[in-house]
Amino acid sequence: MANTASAKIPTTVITGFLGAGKTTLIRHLLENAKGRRLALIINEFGDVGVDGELVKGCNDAACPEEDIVELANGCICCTVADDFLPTMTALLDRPSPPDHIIIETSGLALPKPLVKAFQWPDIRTRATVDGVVALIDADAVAAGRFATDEAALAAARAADPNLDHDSPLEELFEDQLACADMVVLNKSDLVDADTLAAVEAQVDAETRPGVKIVRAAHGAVDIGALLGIVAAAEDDLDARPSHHEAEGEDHDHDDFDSFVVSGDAVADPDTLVQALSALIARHDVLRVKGMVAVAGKPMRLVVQAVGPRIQHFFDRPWQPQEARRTQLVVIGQKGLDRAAIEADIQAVLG
Ligand SMILES: Nc1nc2c(ncn2[C@@H]2O[C@H](COP(=O)(O)OP(=O)(O)OP(=O)(O)O)[C@@H](O)[C@H]2O)c(=O)[nH]1
Repeated sequence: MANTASAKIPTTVITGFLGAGKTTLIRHLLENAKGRRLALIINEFGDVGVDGELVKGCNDAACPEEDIVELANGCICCTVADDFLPTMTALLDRPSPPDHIIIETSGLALPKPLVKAFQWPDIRTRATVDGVVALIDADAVAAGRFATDEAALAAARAADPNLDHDSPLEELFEDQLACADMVVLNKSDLVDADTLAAVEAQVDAETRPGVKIVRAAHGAVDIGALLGIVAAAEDDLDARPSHHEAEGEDHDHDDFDSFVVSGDAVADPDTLVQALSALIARHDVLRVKGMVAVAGKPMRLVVQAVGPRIQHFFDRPWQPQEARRTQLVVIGQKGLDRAAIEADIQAVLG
């Protein structure tokens, strides 16, 4: 039976800057789904589907692999018509659609163009945006990563008096918060109580009135708090201001660069981590993530770096049909020295 307007499928949009903890929160949701059947649409910036890999097999009852759709053709907010709409329609057309749809946007995505897609006739009668949830990395905010470097801005304005830009990171931070129905202040374990309170005040100043801020570590938020906000965000887009309004759906992430470094196995994970740590500091890399083959090890190594913080762990054995190769996605602001970064990483790969 077709869904009626009164039975629209609720959809939650998870936004938040690179590495804020979106995938971690979704894993937590799947592991604590309390009987709900969820479908996931995962969008990543970068050509390797790391996030999808990390959630697959996480809870097959709540979200079997066929209910996880990866959109890797660029940022979801720029490919709404080509990628998102057909994907969403296909999900809604299924004989037994899910109870709730979760969309993980890429860390560089603007949520508003995506929410706007829910106004399309074919979608709006069958699905609604239950809520936009913005994840915030409390540690990164405390480190000032989303603040405009006032000295640099003043120097740039002196050179070009017409310049009127905040930093690209600050604009994304503000746009993601301005569109949110709920904010998860994540990574609370990495900062002390006073710092967390200061970050919360900073975040509160960027949200719309009445938006709830929930503190969390490792994305551990109760599913009952996250889902069921009933915001119908597609109906009040005008209340959600954006720096990128003029660019609309065509804004193209000119401010950021991303590439993949591929190679053979690494002899020793610690050597790789040391090399990454050095190059992240030297080149101001925002994010590194991927899968690494380690010589002589049957397990796959996951490597995650968010700014200077690097995590690595073995997640599962390589499957017989998988090529044991290292693939790392590197993301930074425009102007990354790709050749130098690639050379540094290749130097520790076999
Ligand atoms: N200490 C700490 N680490 C966290 C927390 N949440 C996530 N992380 C770590 O932060 C890194 C990035 O987490 P992800 O969940 O992959 O972040 P993401 O927002 O999905 O990243 P992108 O999709 O690349 O934007 C991983 O190493 C996580 O283990 C937290 O609350 N505390």
